[in-house]
Amino acid sequence: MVKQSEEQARLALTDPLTGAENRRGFERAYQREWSRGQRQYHVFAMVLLDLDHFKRVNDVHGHGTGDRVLKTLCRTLKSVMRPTDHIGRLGGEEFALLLPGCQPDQLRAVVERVQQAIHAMNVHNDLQQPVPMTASGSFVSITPRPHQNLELGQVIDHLDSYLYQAKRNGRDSFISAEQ
Ligand SMILES: Nc1nc2c(ncn2[C@@H]2O[C@H](COP(=O)(O)OP(=O)(O)OP(=O)(O)O)[C@@H](O)[C@H]2O)c(=O)[nH]1
Repeated sequence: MVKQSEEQARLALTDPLTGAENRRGFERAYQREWSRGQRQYHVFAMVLLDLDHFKRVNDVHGHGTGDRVLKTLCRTLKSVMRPTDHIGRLGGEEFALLLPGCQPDQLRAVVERVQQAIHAMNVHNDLQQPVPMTASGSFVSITPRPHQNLELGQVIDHLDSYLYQAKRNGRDSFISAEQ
């Protein structure tokens, strides 16, 4: 009985297609990390990531292939991230990553690893033809301070404007959102 309700609680925080955290689950993870950071001056990093021309994948190869891309993306992200990191699906093909303890000077290398792993994703359409993918995004390092409050929505809005810039610059790039 207890097991069942634990499982129900987990499902309520999970995106059923990809197994990533849904917006609610990711919000919880963010709150937890923010509070921990405030107590311990603990740095963490956030990455916003959006697949490029995903609508075209659905239109050209079908929704089934599009779904496969999303599932493969999450599997791929998990394989290059730490087990303590979080992957949240914020909407269609937009994902956020939360990396506890990721030092600012390591962040660009982590993002490059993510970008390369996306290039190397091995997804095929129903005719077994490869479907190459790229993503655009932005990233920032956060050190919570006592008496400060930074909502997840504010961080996402901030990252979103840089992500938009990456799209406008021609996609397949990640931009630092440090100010
Ligand atoms: N297969 C599949 N498609 C989805 C899902 N959720 C959202 N989408 C599709 O994702 C597409 C997103 O399209 P856009 O927002 O135009 O983005 P885009 O084509 O990636 O263009 P850029 O972001 O500008 O590179 C839409 O066609 C949505 O229908 C899903 O769960 N599965």
